[in-house]
Parts: sequence; C-alpha cells; structure tokens
Amino acid sequence: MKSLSELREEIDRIDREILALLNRRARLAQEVGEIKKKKGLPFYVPGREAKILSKLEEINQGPLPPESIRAIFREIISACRALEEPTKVAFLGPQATFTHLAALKHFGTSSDLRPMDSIQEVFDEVEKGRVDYGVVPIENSIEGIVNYTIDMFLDTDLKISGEIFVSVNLHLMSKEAELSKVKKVYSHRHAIAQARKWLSENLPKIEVEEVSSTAKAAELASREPGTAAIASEAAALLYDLNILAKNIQELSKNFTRFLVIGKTDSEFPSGRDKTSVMFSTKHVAGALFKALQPFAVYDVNLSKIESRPTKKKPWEYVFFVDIEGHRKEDRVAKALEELKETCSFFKILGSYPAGFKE
Ligand SMILES: O=C(O)C(=O)C[C@]1(C(=O)O)C=C[C@@H](O)C=C1
Repeated sequence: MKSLSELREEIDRIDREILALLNRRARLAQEVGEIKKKKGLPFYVPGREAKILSKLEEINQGPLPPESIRAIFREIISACRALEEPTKVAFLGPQATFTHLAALKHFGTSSDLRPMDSIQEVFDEVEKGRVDYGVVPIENSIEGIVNYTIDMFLDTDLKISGEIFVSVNLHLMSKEAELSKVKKVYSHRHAIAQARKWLSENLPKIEVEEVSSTAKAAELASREPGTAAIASEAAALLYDLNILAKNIQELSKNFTRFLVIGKTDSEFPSGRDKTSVMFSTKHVAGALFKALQPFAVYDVNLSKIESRPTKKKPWEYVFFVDIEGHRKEDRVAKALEELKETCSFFKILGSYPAGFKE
C-alpha cells in the first residue's frame, strides 16, 4: 500500500497535468471564440454544452458520480466561455434565491450574473439587450405553475433556450442559536406553504410573514433579533445565519423548474431536448383533441399541458405544451406542422436541452 505522502505526491502530479490540460482546452475555446466573433455567431451554444455533458456522463466509469461530473464540467465550460466573452445573465434576485442557484448551476460561476427585482425586469433586460439571457422560475413540483412567468410569454417574442431543475431544500435559519428564541418567521409564499406542516408542529403559535423571496427573508432575519427565515443553505451562508432545522419542506423530493430565456432558442438538437409551444384552438367541439392528435400519430411525448386565460377576451384560453424532442427532428416538425393547421393561434417558444433532475 502507498503511504499518505506518496498518495499526495501523486495527486499533486495529476493536478499539474489537469491544469495543463485545462489551459490547453481554454486556448482552443479562445480560438473558437475568435471564429465566432468574425462570423457573428453566438458565444453560448446550449446544444453543444449539453452534448459535451451527456457524452462525458456516458463514458464516465466512476467513482465520480454523474452529478459531480456535470458540476465540474459546467464550471470548466463556464470559465472557457468567459474567455470568449463573459455571458451576461439576469435572474430573479436577490442573491441566494433559488433562481440564483439555478443560474449558477446552468451558467457557472464565471458568468456575469445580475439580480433583478422582478420577473418582468428579467424579461425587460433580455428584450433590451442589456443582458444575453435571463433565468426565471416556471413551476414547482408541489406548488405548480408560476402564473406570472407563463403569462409573460403572451406579450414577448423571447425564446426558451434552456431548462434547469433545482431541488428545493428549505431550512429554518436565524441569528438566534435556539428555536425557543424565535418569535417570528419570514419567507416566500411558496416556501411557507411547503413548510406549513413543520411550522404547525414545531412553531405553532408563531407569527409568519410573507415576503418577496426566501433570500429577502434571510436578510430580514439577519437584522431583526428574535426572527427566523425559511430559505436555502446559500442564504444562510450569505447572511451568516444558524440553521436551526434542516429540510423542513413537506416532501423530501421538491424541485423547482426554471427557464433560460433569450433572443434565440437552442438551435441545434443535443439529443435530449424539449420543445415548448403555445396555441389557441378554434371554438368547436373536439378542438383540443384534434390539436393534440398529431403528437400521438408521430409518437411525440407530451410532458406538460397548461391552460391560461388570454386576458384579451373572457373565457378564451391559450394552451402551453411541452413536448419531448427538438423542433428540427423530423417527427416533431411534422407533429408541430399539423398542430399549427388546427389552431387559431400558434407559436413555438423554443427547443432546448432538457434539464437534469438531481
Ligand atoms: O464549442 C463552442 O462553440 C465553444 O465555444 C466552446 C464551449 C466549451 O467550452 O466547450 C464554450 C461555449 C459554448 O457555449 C460551447 C462550448
């Protein structure tokens, strides 16, 4: 068996090799960046990034698990992309919200991430070209759809270029060191709903106040003695709070799904894609059935359907549908073409690499 110092020497040698290889990779990315600059091509290519990650996952023989491989290579790609041109990303802030975590997970720490006060502002920043992309929440596995985000697609021409899943682990945190000192709890509406059972069992008589985000709650808890927040671990770190109770959400598997919005979608199929469309049907019997039939005919799986009022005329609805596959795949293209023919209104919101639920 090798000794501790022998093992560490070997690790040092390998780290030097990794470093040299990383810089070789970075120089190649710089060359790619030069070509893109000359040709006016986008620096961020979501389909290519997703393909790199899934290929590596395929050949990975461990012991590193797939989620570690993805996290490491996302950071490598983020650093290489930043050498070409730092990606500017607006997200629903403040710092340490779950949307911030989603933006970091997707674009990596070498990106220029900018917190915004509202979902509307994220859309505006992207529309005005002040940032390249935006990250907004679209649905939670317990609480359902974020109406505000989905309705924004009625009034914008922005496209979806990616999706991100973040597992929502909620903790109770405070400047106080003991639960008995907590007299008031702050959090976001969704987080309070998800922790309701824990709150009624552990802090039954305590005042609970809704605020705009879990991160805002943590900020308030850091300033007001005797208060606590329900928020993420990142918020506890940022505001230097003690975690008094871990994972207080009702279900241990609780995800929020986020969308990446931009001027274009992910143009090239990655092999593991989704497509989002919105449409309205004509007011005739069986219209929705006829609209969705092409998906069955061409064997295209529907992963979600949501209806929302158009807000133009009472009782008129628009449907939002997510399907598995890229709009450039033959069977998807055919199904979408036939769907379009049955609709009074139809728009492709974008094709994009499917996110990883981890
Ligand atoms: O292949 C490219 O287009 C690159 O710019 C390289 C690279 C990478 O580091 O692998 C970086 C950014 C793109 O989003 C995709 C991939």
